[in-house]
Amino acid sequence: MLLPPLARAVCRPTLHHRLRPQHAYLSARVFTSSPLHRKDVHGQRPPTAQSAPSPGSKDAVQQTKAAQPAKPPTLLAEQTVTNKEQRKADWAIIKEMSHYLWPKDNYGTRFRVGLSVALLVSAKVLNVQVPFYFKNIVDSMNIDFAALGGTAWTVAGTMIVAYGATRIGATVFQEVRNAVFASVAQKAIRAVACRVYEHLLRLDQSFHLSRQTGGLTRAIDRGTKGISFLLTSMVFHVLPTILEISLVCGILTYNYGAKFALITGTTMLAYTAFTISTTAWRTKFRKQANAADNKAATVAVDSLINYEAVKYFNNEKFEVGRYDKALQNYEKASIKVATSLAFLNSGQNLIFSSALTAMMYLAADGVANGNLTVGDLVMVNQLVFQLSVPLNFLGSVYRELRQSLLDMETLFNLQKVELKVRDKPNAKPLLLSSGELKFENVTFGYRPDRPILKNLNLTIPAGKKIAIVGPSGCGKSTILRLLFRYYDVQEGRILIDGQDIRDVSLESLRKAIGVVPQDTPLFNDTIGHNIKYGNLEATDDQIIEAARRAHVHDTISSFPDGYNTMVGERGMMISGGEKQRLAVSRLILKDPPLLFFDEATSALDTHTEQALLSHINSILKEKKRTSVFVAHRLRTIYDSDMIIVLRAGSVAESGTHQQLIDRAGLYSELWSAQETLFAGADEKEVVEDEIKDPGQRK
Ligand SMILES: Nc1ncnc2c1ncn2[C@@H]1O[C@H](COP(=O)(O)OP(=O)(O)OP(=O)(O)O)[C@@H](O)[C@H]1O
Repeated sequence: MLLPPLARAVCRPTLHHRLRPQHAYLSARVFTSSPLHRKDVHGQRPPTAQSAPSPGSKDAVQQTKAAQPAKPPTLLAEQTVTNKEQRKADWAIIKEMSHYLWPKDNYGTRFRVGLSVALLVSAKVLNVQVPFYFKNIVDSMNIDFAALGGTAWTVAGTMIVAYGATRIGATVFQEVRNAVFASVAQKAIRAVACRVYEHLLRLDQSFHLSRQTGGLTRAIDRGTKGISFLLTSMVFHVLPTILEISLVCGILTYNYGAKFALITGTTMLAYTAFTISTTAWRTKFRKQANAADNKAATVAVDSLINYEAVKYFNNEKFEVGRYDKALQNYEKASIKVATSLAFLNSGQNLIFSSALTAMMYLAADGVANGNLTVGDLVMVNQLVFQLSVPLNFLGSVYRELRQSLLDMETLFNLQKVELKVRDKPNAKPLLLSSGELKFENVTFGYRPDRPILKNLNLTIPAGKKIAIVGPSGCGKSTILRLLFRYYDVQEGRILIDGQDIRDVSLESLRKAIGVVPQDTPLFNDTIGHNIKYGNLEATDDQIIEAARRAHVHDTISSFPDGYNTMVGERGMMISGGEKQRLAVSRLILKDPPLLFFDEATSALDTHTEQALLSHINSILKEKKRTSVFVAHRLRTIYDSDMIIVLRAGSVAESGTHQQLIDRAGLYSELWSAQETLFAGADEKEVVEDEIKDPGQRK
């Protein structure tokens, strides 16, 4: 079942689920949420700031590190280290998050946290009064009403009012506390989500190419939700729960003696030990369920993004099969989560109910002996039940806390992914003078075992139009990627106006380079927005002017919504040629000194292509820009000042069109082959005339 994030949010009744992170991007592509997962994690009521769980309720989230099955001694030693590391990682997260609770220089947040704690203590103190009032009411009712002519009101009126007022007061304090604290958690979620998002955007192309969008966004989604829970539980659960248990134990012991104290203490110990050990054992099932859930999300997102391919090949059944397989794994893991939860719940209930029965017996015995009143029996019952609430909190908070830490660890690990391409310390901005580009002995491969560029030497003179041609896969686009520093060279260096691009700041380098890539990346927004992306400061008039220069204004104007036309996901709602011209418009708006056109006009008809290229040529000439055209169709670049022919990662030949034709090498072969295929005799003559007399060039 596919649910959008909002719908999923609605399915989650607890505070930490209500506190949705403000990260539309992060959630935007999260499509899957299997019903099993939602039910398991959210169908229950884990104790949160807003919802105290009923004694029997349990969330189904597993937190602790997976308990390992019996292992040989060597592996056990390894496991100890891993657990230690895990604890260290957990503490690091808790420490980091505590800064959000008590931030320096943010007195507003500190005030809110302080007020929340004050409200919490008040609510707890009021809560503990309730059983006392109850006892007094019961004891004062133990009279002969008819003989005394009393009514319930005259006998226990004040107590009843106090009982009601205390209950109402405790609830009001609790709800106000939640409202006051909400913005603390939300602010932390926003800050962390933005930091992760910023880091993701800065990560190298290699990370983005290998990422699995569905799984990634799922992990981020879960991690940011964990933040809210962690913060809430740090303030409202862990310490206050210990406080409440101590209070109730103290009252029982003080009022009713050592036997009650012994039962209470033993119950605490047994309950805690059982919960922690069982939770540790269950964690591996939760981890398996998470992994399967990520996988299902990845599969679904991948096939939904590529739905065209699915349709072209009628592979809907195959995709559903893949999705179902991922869900099957999720189902298996979730069943284990559910059954182990049933075991945990039963064990906890057994321990608790045994204690309750023993205490009730002792209290009843006390009443029979005349040592205790009926009110005392009621009070013991109430107090023990009251104890069940924090006890239950302790178990489920522990479980959910472990889960939150697990999810947040994944999130924080994303932030730790190293940037392979980064600024050197104190990198200076690129100083452009003329715009000469130089590749000196450059060797590069995406993988070490497959070099793409081999000892490449080439110089692109300033202010000239250069073309790079060569067989498919020979490394033409790779040259551009290296220049843009998507990757760093393995050997040699790349210079712009004599400066090694690794020594200058990435921002200044990328600002100086404009690219029209092979596939135009468009946002699912309007045409106007997509053009404006080249220069976010551009006015509407500048956008229209750029579109005019890219020969796309008339086309856009003919659309019913004009510049407000939505382009659809990845620009699927406009044609390939329109997309390419939008990319050129963007570049015109950016107006960088170095320009790259990677098959920038391949989707255009010959007529539009020629018109656009002549316009680009005039801009290049007028502004004396250095430009590089990567092209397969040689007729689009024959007029370049220099043509570089690449073969197997090295320069095979270079020169002007005429020089290369005269040389009768690879270029000449390619030219002849293409001209025979594509150009009519007349057109060929025109082209050759133009080459002989470049003055004719528009
Ligand atoms: N991210 C990557 N990881 C691994 N290999 C890659 C990656 N990108 C490209 N390659 C490989 O590097 C080689 C050169 O790719 P490149 O895109 O530079 O070729 P090209 O000459 O521009 O090809 P075309 O003319 O078909 O666009 C190709 O064999 C390609 O498969």
